[in-house]
Amino acid sequence: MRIAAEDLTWGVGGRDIVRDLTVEVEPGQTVGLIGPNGSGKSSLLRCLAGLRAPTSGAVRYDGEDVKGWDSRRIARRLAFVEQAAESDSDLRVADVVALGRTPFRDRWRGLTPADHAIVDAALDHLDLAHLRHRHWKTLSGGERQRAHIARAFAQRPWAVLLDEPTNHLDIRHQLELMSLLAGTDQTVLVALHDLALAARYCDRLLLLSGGELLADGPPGDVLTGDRLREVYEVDAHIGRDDLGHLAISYRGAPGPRGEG
Ligand SMILES: Nc1ncnc2c1ncn2[C@@H]1O[C@H](COP(=O)(O)OP(=O)(O)OP(=O)(O)O)[C@@H](O)[C@H]1O
Repeated sequence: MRIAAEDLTWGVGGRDIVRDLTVEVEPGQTVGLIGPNGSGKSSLLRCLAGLRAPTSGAVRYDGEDVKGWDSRRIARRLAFVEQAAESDSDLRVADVVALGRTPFRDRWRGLTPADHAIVDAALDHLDLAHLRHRHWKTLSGGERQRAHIARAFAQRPWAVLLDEPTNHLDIRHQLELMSLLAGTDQTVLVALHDLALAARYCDRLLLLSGGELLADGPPGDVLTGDRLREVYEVDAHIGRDDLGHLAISYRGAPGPRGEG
């Protein structure tokens, strides 16, 4: 599914948080959304997921303006994994993942055998099969994060948006998740702080700064030392490791604000 933002502006209290942003994510692409804290990544994802109505401009799925679509209609097309999506339910892991089937279910009917197969596959993909009977409250932070991602995969969406999905994951699960996202034929837009991970697994990067799209292109073009200095205020050296992946070494940052 193609996701587009067209002259999108969203703001609160008279302040634009995302400004005049036009971008298209092509079907099947894996696109990384990067930018410093407060640059508008989550706000943009929330607009694209239909959780925020743009102040002006439009969000389109395959060319259709999603204005006025209800959450069920959106969830049949697109899954959204929010940052720190908490839940104090006492559901078991498999039940949480099965919530991904809700947009497709008759309210009073249980899961079909096909639903069960989809849930099992999502549990397997996120390395959760051994935890399927565990109560949600007993899970670690990373296990919860993987369960939320599995729920999104159980939606079998045409597109998936993820907000910092690796922040609680150990390195193996980070690599596995990114490789899963890069390998899927769904459209993926993923906000990431780890630039090396973004460079390695994404076809394309969108760099936000102050709510505006500052750069859009292949990772090697977007991530330059000058740009990282300008946007993140860090001194970075960009090279290649022995496998040919972009390698970033940070030489330092200015001291805490207000010092020096
Ligand atoms: N509902 C809101 N009310 C007021 N300000 C908001 C609201 N939502 C977001 N903001 C502000 O908008 C800016 C962008 O926030 P957003 O969460 O989109 O940034 P982000 O790039 O995802 O940041 P991070 O990397 O820290 O997660 C921040 O300054 C934030 O404080």
